[in-house]
Amino acid sequence: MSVHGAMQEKRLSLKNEALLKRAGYAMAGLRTAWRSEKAFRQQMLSSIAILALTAAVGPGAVWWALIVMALCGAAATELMNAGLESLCDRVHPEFHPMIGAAKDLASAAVFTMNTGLTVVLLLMLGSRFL
Ligand SMILES: Nc1ncnc2c1ncn2[C@@H]1O[C@H](COP(=O)(O)OP(=O)(O)OP(=O)(O)O)[C@@H](O)[C@H]1O
Repeated sequence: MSVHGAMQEKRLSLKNEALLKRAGYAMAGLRTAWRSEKAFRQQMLSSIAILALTAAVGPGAVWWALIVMALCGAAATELMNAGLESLCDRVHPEFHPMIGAAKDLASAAVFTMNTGLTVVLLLMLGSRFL
């Protein structure tokens, strides 16, 4: 193998290693959220219920894609909200209006994503039954 080829192979293996490491951090984040965040556990349980409802309704692939994207978006926003809350509580545990505003903004992001999810769900049900 040429030097160039060997270098490329090494770069690829380092990249894969980094990918595995990042996946490991992500799994650790999911475990932390499941253990310490009631809202995340509720989100996961309601996601399972929504997936079961979608399977029962049996919509087309596009509806499935919309539902799965909305569920992932809602879960991801909940995770970001939990991360921001724990950062705020660690860095600035005392009361401060800007900490309050930061937490309120993160809560608003969760609310917005959940509203989008509800709309997609209602439209999917409406398209099937109305
Ligand atoms: N340090 C603070 N300074 C100012 N306002 C705060 C502070 N901590 C919390 N708040 C206010 O209280 C609200 C709720 O904050 P809290 O940290 O209890 O979040 P939560 O959504 O109830 O999450 P959890 O139940 O996971 O702790 C915030 O959105 C904010 O308005």
